[in-house]
Amino acid sequence: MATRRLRAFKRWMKSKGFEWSDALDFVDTPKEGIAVRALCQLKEGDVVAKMPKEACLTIKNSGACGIIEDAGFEGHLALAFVIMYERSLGCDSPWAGYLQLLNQQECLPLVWTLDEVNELLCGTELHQEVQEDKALMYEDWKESILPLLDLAPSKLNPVFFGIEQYFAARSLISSRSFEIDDYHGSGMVPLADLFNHKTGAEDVHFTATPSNYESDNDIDGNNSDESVTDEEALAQNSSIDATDFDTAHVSDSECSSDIGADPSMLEMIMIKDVSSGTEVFNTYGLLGNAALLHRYGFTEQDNLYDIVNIDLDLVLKWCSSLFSGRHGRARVSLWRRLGYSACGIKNSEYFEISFDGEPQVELPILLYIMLLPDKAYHELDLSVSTAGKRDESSKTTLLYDKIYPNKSSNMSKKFLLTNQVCDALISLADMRESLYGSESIEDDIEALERCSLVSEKKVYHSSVLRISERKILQKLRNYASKPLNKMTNHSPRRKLRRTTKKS
Ligand SMILES: C[S@@+](CC[C@H](N)C(=O)[O-])C[C@H]1O[C@@H](n2cnc3c(N)ncnc32)[C@H](O)[C@@H]1O
Repeated sequence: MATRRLRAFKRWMKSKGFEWSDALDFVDTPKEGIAVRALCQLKEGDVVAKMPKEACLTIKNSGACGIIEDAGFEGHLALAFVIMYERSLGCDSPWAGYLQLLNQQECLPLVWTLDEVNELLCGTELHQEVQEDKALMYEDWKESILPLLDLAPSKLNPVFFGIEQYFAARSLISSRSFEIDDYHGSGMVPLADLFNHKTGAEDVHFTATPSNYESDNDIDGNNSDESVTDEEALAQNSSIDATDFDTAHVSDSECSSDIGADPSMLEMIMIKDVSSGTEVFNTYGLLGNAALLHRYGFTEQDNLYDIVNIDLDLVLKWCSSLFSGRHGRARVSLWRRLGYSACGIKNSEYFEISFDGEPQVELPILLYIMLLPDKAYHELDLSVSTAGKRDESSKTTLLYDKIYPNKSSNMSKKFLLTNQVCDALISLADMRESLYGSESIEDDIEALERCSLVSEKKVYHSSVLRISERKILQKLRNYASKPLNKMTNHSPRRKLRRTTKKS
């Protein structure tokens, strides 16, 4: 359905030099927002849309560029300022035709109230992360944007630069921005941001050709912004290719005079055939539900990329229920000296449990070491100390000798998964599960069935997230409950990882 806002947007795009294939239908529904459909068959290699870089909403293109440079804003803080600034200009903004198409904000947990975050995300992978995001972004706003309002009250209308407006702009950046090139950095790319996501099954790719401009803020080409978190850097970037001219799709569609692609234009290229009448999807990356909800405000049922994490602190808590605190610390220390580590950074380390309930191998190894009888532990500790500066692999062999005394060549996990290690995994699954509160997974499933995706988006997606995490914990219990002799000797997806360095 071509709504008024879509018609106005199309007029705006025409006036700014956008080109798009007649075969694309932009559909606007009050319940689901905008989606892109194929009006006739689209072929792999078709360039279906071209967007001029100068029409993208970026720091360099915006009239706010001078204020931003004077204030020293960078990264997504600066881009959020751009969005607020252009919004404050109303119809006078060169992007008015684009901005009128966007919702005020995207319904990410970032813009939920703290009460909603605490109630709906309790126990999930997102709970702490969203609390931290909110606090950090509030600090950013208070330290950077608020003082500017006092300095330039005549230029900036505070109504458009408040904390709510800042969070709203950040939610749009998280869910819709693209990395354009070294000169522009990340920005809003009208039209490219109308395609919805499908995990691992995209039809269309966004391509950004290098710019002709020199980056004037970064002569060594390293345009990194320390304030940009991993989260931010990943916002839609995974759906973006820097076009390699040698391999760029050459389209045979009307829109495809693409040989020697124009560096001033961005393109959407079909990467597979799509039949008439179906939706054309982009992909925002191979993301689990926590990441999807965090960055884009939605989840997918049965998402193969889901994981749940078990914090190292929780493992230590479990250990201290059986042994002394000293025992736990000593065993972790030995595990580290053997070259193992968990994911994450110091003081916030965790172990991933994959969609099929399999723990990353460093976890059962740690549990195994925690459960070693004292005599075996002391022998291993002594051998590791004696090995001293020997290389890591020979130290690890010492552990393998303990775990696989007779089968050092067959390092199947089944030798690691002793009854005690399996019991520990089950206890850890129970402890992790208790973080969700007193409602059972069945309660959650019932609540999800009762809830409307349209009118109760927050409840719906947080329930899907909680249920998908709890199902993984169930699978972890099943994994740990299989009798050893029935354990399949499936090759671990992750090999024994000896990570002495963490990213
Ligand atoms: C880049 S925009 C895509 C266009 C958007 N539908 C619109 O109305 O403008 C990204 C947002 O679209 C929605 N979205 C994209 N893919 C989705 C999906 N598979 N399921 C539900 N919502 C999706 C989410 O709200 C997301 O934050």
